[in-house]
Amino acid sequence: MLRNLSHQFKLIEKFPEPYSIATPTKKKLKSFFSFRSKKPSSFLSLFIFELKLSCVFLESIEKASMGGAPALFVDHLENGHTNGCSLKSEDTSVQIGDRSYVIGGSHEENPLFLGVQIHDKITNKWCVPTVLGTGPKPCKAYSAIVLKQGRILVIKKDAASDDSIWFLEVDSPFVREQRKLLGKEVVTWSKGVRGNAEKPIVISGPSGVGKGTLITMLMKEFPSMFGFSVSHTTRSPRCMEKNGVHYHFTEKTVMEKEINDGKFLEFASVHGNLYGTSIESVEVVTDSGKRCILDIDVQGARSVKASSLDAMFIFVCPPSMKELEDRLRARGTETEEQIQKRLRNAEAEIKAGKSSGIFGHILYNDNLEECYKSLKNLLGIDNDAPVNGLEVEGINLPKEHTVTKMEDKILIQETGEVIKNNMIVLDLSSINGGAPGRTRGIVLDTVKSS
Ligand SMILES: Nc1nc2c(ncn2[C@@H]2O[C@H](COP(=O)(O)OP(=O)(O)O)[C@@H](O)[C@H]2O)c(=O)[nH]1
Ligand SMILES: Nc1ncnc2c1ncn2[C@@H]1O[C@H](COP(=O)(O)OP(=O)(O)O)[C@@H](O)[C@H]1O
Repeated sequence: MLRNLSHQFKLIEKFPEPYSIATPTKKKLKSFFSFRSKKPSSFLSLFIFELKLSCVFLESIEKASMGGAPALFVDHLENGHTNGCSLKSEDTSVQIGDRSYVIGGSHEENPLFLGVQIHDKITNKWCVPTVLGTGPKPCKAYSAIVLKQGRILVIKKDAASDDSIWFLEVDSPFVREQRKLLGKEVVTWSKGVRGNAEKPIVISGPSGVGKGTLITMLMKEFPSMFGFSVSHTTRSPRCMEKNGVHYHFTEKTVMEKEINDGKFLEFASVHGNLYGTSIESVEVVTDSGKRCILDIDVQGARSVKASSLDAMFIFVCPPSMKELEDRLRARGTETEEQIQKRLRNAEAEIKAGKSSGIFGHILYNDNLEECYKSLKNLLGIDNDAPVNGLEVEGINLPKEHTVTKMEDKILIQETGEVIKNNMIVLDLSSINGGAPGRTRGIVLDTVKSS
């Protein structure tokens, strides 16, 4: 294998002038390939990959020396297609099918986020899509590269390490589903982070079964591992409940508007009140590197199951209806009328929970300690497990750079007055997740010339 690799390096070195200008490049490629050589790969595909890599990389050096970036610029849109849309020279544009996505400035609907505008070649119309989730803050310059599955990789220049890599989803499954639901043009942002995260956990079960108690125990024992998705609700707070901690207590009209604005991952009418999980609630937890827990009803769980959020679904059953009633009464938080309503709904919920095929796991909460132990087993944690949360790793990029794509690899070459010898390779072949939440699984190699 090593012999084969050294043969390939010779081939790369045989490139004629002007490629020979990039002497540090050869060293970088060598160290990159020798790093890669630890992983098995067929000789032919490796050879083709390396050949393409060297060509594309050298091309990027050429572009860097001309001061250009590989992304298209708005100037490239055909004349006369602006239709009154204000575009600036620093805006970046990428083409997907008949549409150009122009990225730059501030978003019309939310000036805190980077702006996105869409130009449709066929209708010659511009539109400002609704942006779902939390987007990146605007900055001076970007590179944008089209990826598979309706995603655009947006790399911010001169940005903080936890704010440099973003994915603009313009036609991902989540975007398609939200577009259908909201009946308007939507896009969504997902921040790119290194490392993987465990799936979010959806916990459902009838009122009074002990969901809240189990979740509180889990978060108390493993505070750095789990985070609670704080739902919105139109019901009144109970005496011990805090706004923003247990729920975001809200007005019906406000919540309905926010649902129409595409701010919610799911929502449902439960026991006569509106409840919903905002996209932001899930993102706040995943941004902190914790595994997100959603306490939602069966309708909400059904919506999440049908959505693009890949989650683990757990249903909690009471030992009997009598015990459920006793617990609800002992909790003392509901009026008699509300208790009766919750008990009536409980029967249908238990039936749906057991038979709908939504829930992969059913727990019986008879003895609390035993049920808690079973929950921990399901989640793959026992008392000996390490309790550290997952690190949310940002990506440090050079202030000035050029970006080149080659298959699933993004090559970021440091530029500036003195051409530096650092190259960063973002490997996107194992990315997973995406909005809502975060795009994870980015592998990063820094290649330095010796
Ligand atoms: N669909 C959905 N259901 C929720 C959400 N938040 C809470 N619920 C459910 O609403 C129901 C009532 O919750 P709550 O008023 O806190 O009463 P409790 O379950 O008796 O403590 C429960 O089944 C919760 O799981 C949400 O964001 N979406
Ligand atoms: N296994 C159990 N045995 C007895 N009481 C329980 C058990 N689990 C929870 N409880 C109690 O039942 C009541 C309802 O639990 P809670 O967690 O509020 O339910 P939920 O969130 O599902 O509505 C609480 O007073 C709680 O202390």
